[in-house]
Amino acid sequence: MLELLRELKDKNVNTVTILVMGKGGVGKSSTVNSIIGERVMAVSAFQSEGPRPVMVSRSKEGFTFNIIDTPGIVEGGYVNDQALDLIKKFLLNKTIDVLLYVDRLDAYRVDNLDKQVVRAITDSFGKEIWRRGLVILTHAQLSPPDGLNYDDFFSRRSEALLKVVRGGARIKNREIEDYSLPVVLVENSGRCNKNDFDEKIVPNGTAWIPNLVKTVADTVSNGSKSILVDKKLIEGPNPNQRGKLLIPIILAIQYFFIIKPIQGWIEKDVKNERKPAWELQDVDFAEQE
Ligand SMILES: Nc1nc2c(ncn2[C@@H]2O[C@H](COP(=O)(O)OP(=O)(O)OP(=O)(O)O)[C@@H](O)[C@H]2O)c(=O)[nH]1
Repeated sequence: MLELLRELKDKNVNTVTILVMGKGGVGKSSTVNSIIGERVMAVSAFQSEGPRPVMVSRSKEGFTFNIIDTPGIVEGGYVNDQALDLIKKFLLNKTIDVLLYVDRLDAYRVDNLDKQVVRAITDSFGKEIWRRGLVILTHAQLSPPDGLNYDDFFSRRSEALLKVVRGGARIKNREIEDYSLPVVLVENSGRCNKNDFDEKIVPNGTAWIPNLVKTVADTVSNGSKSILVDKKLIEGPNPNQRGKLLIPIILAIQYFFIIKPIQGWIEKDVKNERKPAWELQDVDFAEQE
């Protein structure tokens, strides 16, 4: 934290609020504890009980650092809207400077659920939050499978996850540069290797806390705006509803330009149909009777 203070003081920033989000059990609370350097959050291998957000604040020399830990927003394979609402209410009138989107490095697949989580964050706080977003990969101290080297494994996992994040956040290819989304490795375990300066290092040799701090500081000063969570933002129109007005117009176009002409062709076809001989005979018999 002191390092963050020094980095940001140089950039004339005196408050930083970090929001930590992600699926359950990926290491959000552990990462908060590592950053603060104290065990401020309860950590459990099983799903945490009191599913509410918690903000920890520290102030020093006129600089305030806030970090908000949130419960995992996935339950039974779906995004839990209640948990999300609770988070939104908690964040009302707060300003988010940085979003840490947390997942694990040692996961070998991304799926639709990951996309749903990112989409839920995007729909709640707006796409712009991803300009202030960092992807955190915990459990970084691992031996990659299938004879892959560490850097290859890391880049494959990050690329797969970034693809999902960009999809869930609706970041278009031409916008990729505006949403840099740095990926930072984190190892919260007490067994994490250390360097000669007693700093925890990840297998590629990087001291991860200073690296995370630097990335947070760079993100705060990347020219994008912090996100003020006001009523308008969380109660405003859901971007998913945006196309709703177009629905009647599309239906009308379908009716007049597709259904109507098809009906016309069918009627014409029926009129011009050549009847088989036996059917004509039936008609003759009927007339004779
Ligand atoms: N080896 C290792 N274990 C970790 C790491 N981060 C978290 N864990 C462990 O993973 C489990 C879940 O960690 P939490 O920090 O509680 O995860 P969370 O995302 O806050 O969980 P919820 O609050 O339930 O959503 C705990 O047993 C942690 O000790 C890590 O980087 N490495």
